Amino acid sequence: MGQFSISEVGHFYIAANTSLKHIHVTCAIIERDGLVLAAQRSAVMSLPLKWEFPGGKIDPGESPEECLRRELVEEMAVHVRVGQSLPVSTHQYPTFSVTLYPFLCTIESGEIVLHEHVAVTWLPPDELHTLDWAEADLPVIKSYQQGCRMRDHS
Ligand SMILES: Nc1nc2c([nH]c(=O)n2[C@@H]2O[C@H](COP(=O)(O)OP(=O)(O)OP(=O)(O)O)[C@@H](O)[C@H]2O)c(=O)[nH]1
Repeated sequence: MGQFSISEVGHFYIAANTSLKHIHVTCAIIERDGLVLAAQRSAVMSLPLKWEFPGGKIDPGESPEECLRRELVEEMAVHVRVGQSLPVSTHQYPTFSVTLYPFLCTIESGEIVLHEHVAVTWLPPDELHTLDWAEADLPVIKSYQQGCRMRDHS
C-alpha cells in the first residue's frame, strides 16, 4: 500500500468496483392483516439463510411489476397484486452490487408453497428488524417502516 499515492489507490478501488456484477432485483413487501411476509434464503443460495423479501432478477424486456408477479408464482406459487412502489435502493456486496425495486403487494390467489426459500414468517412492520436480513434490504425496511408510521398518523 505504501508505494501508492491516495489517488492511485482511489483509482484502483474504483476500477476494481466498477467491474463487479450489478443486478436489478424486484422485491415484494407482501402485507396481510397488518403483518408483512419475510422469506429466508436456503443454505445453498447466495447470502445463505439471510431473510429477504421474495422477488428476483428482472429479465430483459420485463417491467419490475411483471418480474415480481412472475417471481412470486415461481418461488411461492401465489399470484400477487402489485401496488405502490417504494424508493429504489442500491447496495454493494463484496462480490456484486444490487439495485432493489420494492413494491407493496397483496396476495390475490394461491396458498404459499416454498419452492426456493426454507421458511417464511409474518411480522408486524415494527418487528422486521429482529430478523437477520440481507444487507441490501435494511434501507428498504427503514423506508417501509417510515411509510407505515406516516400511514398510522394520517
Ligand atoms: N429476491 C430478493 N433478492 C435479494 C433481496 N435482497 C438482496 O440482497 N437480494 C439479492 O438479489 C439477488 C436476487 O436474485 P435471484 O433471487 O434471482 O437470485 P438467486 O439467489 O436465485 O440467484 P443467484 O444464485 O444468482 O444469486 C440475490 O443475490 C439476493 O441475494 C431481496 O429482498 N429479495
